[in-house]
Amino acid sequence: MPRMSIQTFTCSDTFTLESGKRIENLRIAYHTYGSLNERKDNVVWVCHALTGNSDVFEWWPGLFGSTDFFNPKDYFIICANSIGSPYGTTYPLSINPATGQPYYLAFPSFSIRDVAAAHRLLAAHLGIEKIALAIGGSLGGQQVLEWAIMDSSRIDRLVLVATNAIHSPWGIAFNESQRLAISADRTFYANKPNGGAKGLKAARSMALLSYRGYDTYGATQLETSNEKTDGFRASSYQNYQGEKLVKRFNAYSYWFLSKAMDGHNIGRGRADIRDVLRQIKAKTLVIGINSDLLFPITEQKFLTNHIPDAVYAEINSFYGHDGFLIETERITEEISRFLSHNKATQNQLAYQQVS
Ligand SMILES: CC(=O)SCCNC(=O)CCNC(=O)[C@H](O)C(C)(C)COP(=O)(O)OP(=O)(O)OC[C@H]1O[C@@H](n2cnc3c(N)ncnc32)[C@H](O)[C@@H]1OP(=O)(O)O
Ligand SMILES: N[C@@H](CCO)C(=O)O
Repeated sequence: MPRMSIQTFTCSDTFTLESGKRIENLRIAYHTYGSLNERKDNVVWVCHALTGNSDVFEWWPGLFGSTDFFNPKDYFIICANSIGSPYGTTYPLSINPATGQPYYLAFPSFSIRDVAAAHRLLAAHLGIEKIALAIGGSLGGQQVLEWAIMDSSRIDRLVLVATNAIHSPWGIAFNESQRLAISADRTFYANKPNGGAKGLKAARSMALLSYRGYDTYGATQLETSNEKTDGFRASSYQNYQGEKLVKRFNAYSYWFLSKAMDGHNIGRGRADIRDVLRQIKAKTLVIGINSDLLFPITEQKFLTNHIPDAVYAEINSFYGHDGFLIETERITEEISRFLSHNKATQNQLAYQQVS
């Protein structure tokens, strides 16, 4: 089965953002794995989180892969890179056609709805009418939720992992603190590709604290000697993780993507959030991770209580929010149960109709 390398689609029309600002010739990078079946009912659309990319086989192994639950033999898997992300889609270091220079801080602010609108455009370009299942965790889950509201008849099933209907004051405070670190690095305003690199390193170090927890650090970074007064493993880990992100990301993308996360609110310009959730037609599985500090399970229970056809599953993990990327065995079990339950219900309905 074909595993395609990265592909791009360039939008020939002007892409108008929720804010009214525009992006000319929006380029969307994406990966596909497998192919559309004859019944056209095997599309799985994945949305990535804050620092992810369109190669879902790379960042969600154990759930997506040639021998995993979502594999190219059974499914036509599509994952698109978000607006603003540095993995191939138009982003702050792309050339602004109005100036002939990279945008940097002049990049237009975009929202999660804009990212979902870009997914819709790509789906139209690929001739995808029906999505059998759309899945995302964290910021990816926010996109999937928005898409299911904007386009309620296109998506049959949703899997929302460690995500929410509105970004919380707590989540915004984390993001703002990270942006404070970025903006305290004056090189951020130099408009250079590595501008704000030291700030980004500090931001990732802060973000890690919200992605993991006391127990995760205790299990992986505990000292074995009583003698140390400096040079702790946990310090080295924070530095390493910050530098690791700096090597593959940039401060400008991080700034705009984190702002999009802050603005996530499915009620904006619509109605009460509970009423908006009630509009979702897709059969939905909501997964929460019991140790998630950033997107606590109260947020997933809220989604489940207000999406009409939703079930909730909770994963017991000590990884915190990052558990959505790591606990693939448990997530696979829950998705498998969700899909077989739905199949059983369908068969039951078909039987009732003919009998
Ligand atoms: C699979 C990918 O990462 S694809 C890259 C794109 N990334 C994404 O799409 C984002 C989603 N992925 C992620 O956020 C992360 O990869 C996660 C959450 C899935 C896993 O995080 P990781 O950083 O790989 O795992 P973990 O927190 O256990 O850290 C392990 C790393 O820290 C290093 N490390 C651990 N303890 C220490 C320490 N005390 N001092 C220095 N380094 C340390 C390890 O050597 C290892 O290094 P490596 O990544 O170079 O192999
Ligand atoms: N580790 C994830 C967390 C954000 O949900 C990322 O870097 O994208």
